[in-house]
Amino acid sequence: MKIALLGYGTVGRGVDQIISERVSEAEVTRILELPDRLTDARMTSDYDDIVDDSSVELVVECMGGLEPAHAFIMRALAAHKHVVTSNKAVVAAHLAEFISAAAQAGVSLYIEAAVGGGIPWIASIEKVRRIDEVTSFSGIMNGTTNYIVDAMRRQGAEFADVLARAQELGYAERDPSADIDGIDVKNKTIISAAVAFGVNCTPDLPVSGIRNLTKADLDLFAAHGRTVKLLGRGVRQGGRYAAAVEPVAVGEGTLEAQVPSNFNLMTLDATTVGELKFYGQGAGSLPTGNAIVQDVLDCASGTLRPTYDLSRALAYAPELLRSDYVVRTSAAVEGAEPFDEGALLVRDLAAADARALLARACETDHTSFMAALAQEG
Ligand SMILES: NC(=O)C1=CN([C@@H]2O[C@H](COP(=O)(O)OP(=O)(O)OC[C@H]3O[C@@H](n4cnc5c(N)ncnc54)[C@H](OP(=O)(O)O)[C@@H]3O)[C@@H](O)[C@H]2O)C=CC1
Ligand SMILES: N[C@@H](CC=O)C(=O)O
Repeated sequence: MKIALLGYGTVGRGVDQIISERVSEAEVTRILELPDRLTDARMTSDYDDIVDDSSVELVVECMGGLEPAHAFIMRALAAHKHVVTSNKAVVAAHLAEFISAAAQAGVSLYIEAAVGGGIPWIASIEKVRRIDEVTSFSGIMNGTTNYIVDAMRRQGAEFADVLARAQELGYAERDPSADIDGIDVKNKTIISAAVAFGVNCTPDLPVSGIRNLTKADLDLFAAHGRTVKLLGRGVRQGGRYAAAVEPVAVGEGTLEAQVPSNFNLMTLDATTVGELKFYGQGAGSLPTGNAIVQDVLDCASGTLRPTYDLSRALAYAPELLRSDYVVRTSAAVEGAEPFDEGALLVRDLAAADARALLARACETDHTSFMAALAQEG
């Protein structure tokens, strides 16, 4: 199968390397690159050269961003080319539109690499759903923030220094605020909820990140036998669902607390299989390249065609996700009780209400930080 790569950065190079070194079923024959970097005979800066090339059966989009990625994917599908993408921002924003365009053109869309880097998460959810209903999912879905928290906790490193290292290693997004403010996890949570619950997931999730997390916060939680992880979560009950992204203070004894470096750990619960956990590198050139090449091979062999049916009319019910929260702030917080030096406890809040509470606290103290307390046991 002849394929074209759109974008030759961290992920695109990983895909090219894996295919050239390990895969005989596919060949990268075209690469979309910017005009000042046409260093390889396969490269062009004119997308028409790719979309009009009838020998190209599959387009791998790994440029990132919303436009022109969205337009290029739609054109590839309309030209009856299969599409594989690692771009969670464009998938979260346009999944329903892509699914419909792919069905109309009789081709397939593959999005494994958009969530969890090298971890086969999306394909596993699809497989689970052949038999079960997925009732909830939760996970460390961002390699950059896990890398940052892990280094701050284990090596006493400073936030800004570790973020710079995560950028050098190719884990971070072009604008790393997408990582540290939870936007990247929001996109991955929207995609996971869509595939797991069969719903066109709302973009209006409560989202908070780890921008204000300090070493002192980690020490405070460590004194209570916990550490902080940025989690994406989703739950479905009957005809309702909810999803949220927030820092969660997990028990030191949990698997989540032990996840090192750029690794991710995602968990789902389903009707007959029960709890399943998926662990691996959530970011980086070769792990993400691997997930893309797996999609390419599934497409080339014709064995695995994703269905991604988002037709369920579930109601978004944010009150389904409730926790106790710890807030470190100098602002006054209504209904709070003392937790520890400089930190307050607010009991039984819906995630959306907790996000609003944090926004109010930040108006007085812009360094405020809040984490949900994971239930013990
Ligand atoms: N890095 C990772 O670990 C992972 C990344 N992803 C996702 O994969 C996608 C790619 O990420 P990554 O490889 O890290 O990003 P990079 O920035 O390293 O690579 C993207 C490349 O595409 C180029 N590009 C952008 N627009 C165009 C265009 N119009 N025509 C040609 N080339 C273009 C960029 O050039 P320039 O830089 O000069 O603009 C850059 O070289 C993103 O959506 C990201 O979220 C998903 C999982 C993991
Ligand atoms: N920036 C992302 C890249 C992979 O999706 C991350 O750190 O997880």
